[in-house]
Amino acid sequence: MTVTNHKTALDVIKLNIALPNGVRILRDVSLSLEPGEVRALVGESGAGKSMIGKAVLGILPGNLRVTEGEIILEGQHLNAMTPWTRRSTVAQTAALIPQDPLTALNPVRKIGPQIIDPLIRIHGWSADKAKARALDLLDRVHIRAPERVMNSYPHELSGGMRQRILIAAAFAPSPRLIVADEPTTALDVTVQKQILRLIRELQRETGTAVLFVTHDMGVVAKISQKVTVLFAGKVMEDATTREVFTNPQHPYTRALIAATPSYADLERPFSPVPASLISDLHQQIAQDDALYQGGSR
Ligand SMILES: Nc1ncnc2c1ncn2[C@@H]1O[C@H](COP(=O)(O)OP(=O)(O)OP(=O)(O)O)[C@@H](O)[C@H]1O
Repeated sequence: MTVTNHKTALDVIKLNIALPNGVRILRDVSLSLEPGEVRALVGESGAGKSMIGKAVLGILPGNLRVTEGEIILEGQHLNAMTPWTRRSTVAQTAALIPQDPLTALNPVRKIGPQIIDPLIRIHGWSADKAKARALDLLDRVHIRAPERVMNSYPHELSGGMRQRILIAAAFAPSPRLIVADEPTTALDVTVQKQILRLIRELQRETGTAVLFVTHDMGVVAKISQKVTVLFAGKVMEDATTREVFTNPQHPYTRALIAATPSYADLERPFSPVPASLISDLHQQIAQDDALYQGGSR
């Protein structure tokens, strides 16, 4: 089949997000994601990684607003839509694997309806079809006795099981894009590896594009083909994962790599990102901000 109408899964163009006082949280962030591609968003705490995912999904905290920029999901300009159309477009096209599986699940509802109801709502499927899809996905995330798990409450399951369920729930409606927001951070190390492998497996099988938020360069190396390195809401580097590890261009990227412990090579020294570099970057950003004329809309 020839593809005549190539659409990127996601284009973020010069996105700026600010607080009510005008202070920017994201600064001219641009990135794109091809169908079936995994792009890691990496940076230290507070860099704005989660904000990008939240902006795409339309779930920004109420006090933050998009002041400039475009978000284009599968060729659809989200900013041009009414809030209702936007919500339904995002629900049909994208899904979230959240960081904390416990708070993401409703503690007083059984697992089954938490997967099934969104499928009925999003796709208008019958209850039977949605249940069959939920069971299929639970099986694909290697959950044994899926019927019993669907009848359980979240607190009856382990953290790893809950994260598998959220992965199943995210893939169940066949989204074209998944935002995975540090999905392994709340889990212990062995479970982290299994969850990462599972996301990669399902992502490859389904050809879903994934925006993968992480602070861990080790995870970047395992999961992604492209990387956006962020510092204080600004893109420092955008490259293929191979380029980032073999020939990093930005000093901050080099510092992040140097700050990552290598489990394969325990002898290799690692050092924190130097304070002098952080201070230089903050200065550059302050200069950018002083020159910035946007954000008036
Ligand atoms: N509701 C909010 N109001 C004001 N500032 C916020 C709000 N939520 C987040 N921020 C700020 O926005 C910036 C980006 O936050 P974000 O959560 O995207 O960072 P992150 O890179 O995902 O870091 P982390 O790994 O810690 O989650 C941070 O400086 C954070 O303090």
